[in-house]
Amino acid sequence: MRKVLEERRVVRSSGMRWEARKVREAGRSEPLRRQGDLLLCTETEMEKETETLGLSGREKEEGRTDKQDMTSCLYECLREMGLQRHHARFTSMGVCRVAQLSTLTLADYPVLGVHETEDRTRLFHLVQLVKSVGHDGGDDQLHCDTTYDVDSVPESWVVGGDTGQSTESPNSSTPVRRRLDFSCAAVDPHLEPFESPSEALYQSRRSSGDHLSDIDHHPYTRAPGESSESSVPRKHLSAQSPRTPVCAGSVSTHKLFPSPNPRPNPRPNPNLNLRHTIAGSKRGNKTNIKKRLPRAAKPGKCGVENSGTCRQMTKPTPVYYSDRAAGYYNYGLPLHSPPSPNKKNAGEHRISVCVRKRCLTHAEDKRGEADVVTTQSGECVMVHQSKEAVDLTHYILQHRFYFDQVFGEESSNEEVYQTTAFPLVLHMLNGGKATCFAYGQTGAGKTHTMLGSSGGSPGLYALAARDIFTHLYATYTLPALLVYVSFLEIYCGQIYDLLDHRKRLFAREDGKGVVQMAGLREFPVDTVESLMEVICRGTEERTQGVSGVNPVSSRSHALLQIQLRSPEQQLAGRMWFVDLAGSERAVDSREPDRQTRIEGAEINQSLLALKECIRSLDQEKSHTPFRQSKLTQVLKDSFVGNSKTCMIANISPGHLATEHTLNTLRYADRQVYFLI
Ligand SMILES: Nc1ncnc2c1ncn2[C@@H]1O[C@H](COP(=O)(O)OP(=O)(O)OP(=O)(O)O)[C@@H](O)[C@H]1O
Repeated sequence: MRKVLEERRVVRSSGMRWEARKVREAGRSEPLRRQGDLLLCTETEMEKETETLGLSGREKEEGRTDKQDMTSCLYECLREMGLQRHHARFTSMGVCRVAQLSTLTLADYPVLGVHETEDRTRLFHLVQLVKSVGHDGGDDQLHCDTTYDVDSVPESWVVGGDTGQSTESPNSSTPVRRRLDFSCAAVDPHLEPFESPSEALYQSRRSSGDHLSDIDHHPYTRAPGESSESSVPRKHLSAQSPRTPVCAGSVSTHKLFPSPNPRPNPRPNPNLNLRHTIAGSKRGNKTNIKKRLPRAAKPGKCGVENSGTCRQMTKPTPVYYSDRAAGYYNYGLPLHSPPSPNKKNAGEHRISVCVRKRCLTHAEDKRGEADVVTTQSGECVMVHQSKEAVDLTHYILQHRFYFDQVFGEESSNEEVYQTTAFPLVLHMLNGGKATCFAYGQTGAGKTHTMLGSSGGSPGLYALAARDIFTHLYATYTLPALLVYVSFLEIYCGQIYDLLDHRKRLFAREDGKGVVQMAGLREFPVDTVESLMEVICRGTEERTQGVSGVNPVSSRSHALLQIQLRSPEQQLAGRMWFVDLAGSERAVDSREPDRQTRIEGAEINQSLLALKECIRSLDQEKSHTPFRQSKLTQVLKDSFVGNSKTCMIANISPGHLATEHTLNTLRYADRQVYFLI
């Protein structure tokens, strides 16, 4: 005879509703099993659970208390406090259980995306509440769905856990840190094709007992029973199914499942969290690949362990490839660009695009940020994006981009210079016109690239000046050619002379269509030191401000012009170095300050105009929309005719900047110029 326990809970996760009802069946000793919406368990198991939850007396009898309701579901707790919007972030950072809240310190709040004072206060109260009810740390069975999970040590607290041996107390103040294992990232799909990646994906997700997400139902994914021949071989997938996330491998994690027929798990599984091998402390080109051994299950933590039905399964975190066009809507245009009619050999590009990845800064390292960018073979950059499926399971989306040259964090300014700006300097010395841009998210390293660091690493300005003067001294007797420098800023659509107390300038076209800036101050320089002195003076005048993502952000485009002139003042070569304003997404412009928002809009508009012009030039279109912004208007002369351009896209490696990094790479992606 069945006695139905009245526990009835509603768990909401990402818009999904799950109903779970516990049934107690007296006198039976069967393992947990599912029957429709019901999760069946034995009386012994129910006893065990209620004990674990700290219930007693009548509470035990009824199997339902307010305390259980409060602590059994992270999402519900967060929702109670009005913090539910942070749920995804919490789970992605490994905080998946209510019990883990008690281990949080104030230092963890920013890592968990809780920045606003009100939210911080609420979270603080919640943490205190959880502590006060006595579920601090060890009680990992307090899951929102009360699924038994023997993998009881929260992964986020595993330090140096590559062997799975070393753990740190969850009560320590170590910030929450995810650990990524990009082992699959090192596998080149073109070299080691899977027989059937779709099958691997399907099987891995099936065996893990997860809900089939949208990925599983993708037309390119083989349905059960379908022949394996119908699966698209992986080596062809990226070309044939550009928008299909392709399984590229898996990140092995280990989990013990309580039942041979595990119920769908609506909560994010901490064991699926990305495991970071923090590359921030390493300075290697490629992310270290470390495998983690399975951790032993803790005895007595699993309610079904006694029943002898636990089985150990390898639960892989799926990894999918995303081709360039897969990450955004490309208006149905074909993925791969047709070969450019004027394609030249490498090094002869009129426009070259390079990417530079910087290392994690000290602050990012301290915050526990993980390096999610891998540079490969000098041409490929991969971004490993942590994603969450509709069923809240985690997977990694790998984005690959190819550029003329990719520089890793180990590359010095000198190396970057030799590949990017040096050919342009030679071009200028031969009488040509050249432009070198540094583009990227605010804080990604544009100024470091252009200006260098105070630590003795000269930037492109100084390195170019060195070569210019070396060449001039070696070739001519000065003053056969004179070097003039001017420095200006474009801020909110206005041009200011940084070498003349920010005097406002106006760019006007003369009768021949050449843009002239009346009143622009030009300083003659004859040594690297004098040039750098002028640049430093101008840099101090540059507009800086606080952006949504950077406290000291360049809010303007800085344009340094180096001109070679004959003694008769005839132009004999010109080069622009453009340190573009830090790009930021509109969503990051949280500041209520109107001026800041105008700045952000202006920056984005001019960057869009610049992209339009570069694309137009790359495709050698008859019309180039130079007049769309002041930036392109000023640079017009250096784009047309005998000109060369180099774009250096700077990216940050931190996982919190993934979206920005992807935006930067998409902006710089030459293929996109053809696509749009
Ligand atoms: N390649 C690098 N190696 C070491 N540190 C770097 C590198 N690139 C940038 N940094 C450091 O990162 C921080 C931000 O860099 P930087 O000021 O150049 O960013 P930015 O892109 O110019 O930002 P903004 O657009 O807001 O001016 C600085 O502290 C800088 O020293």
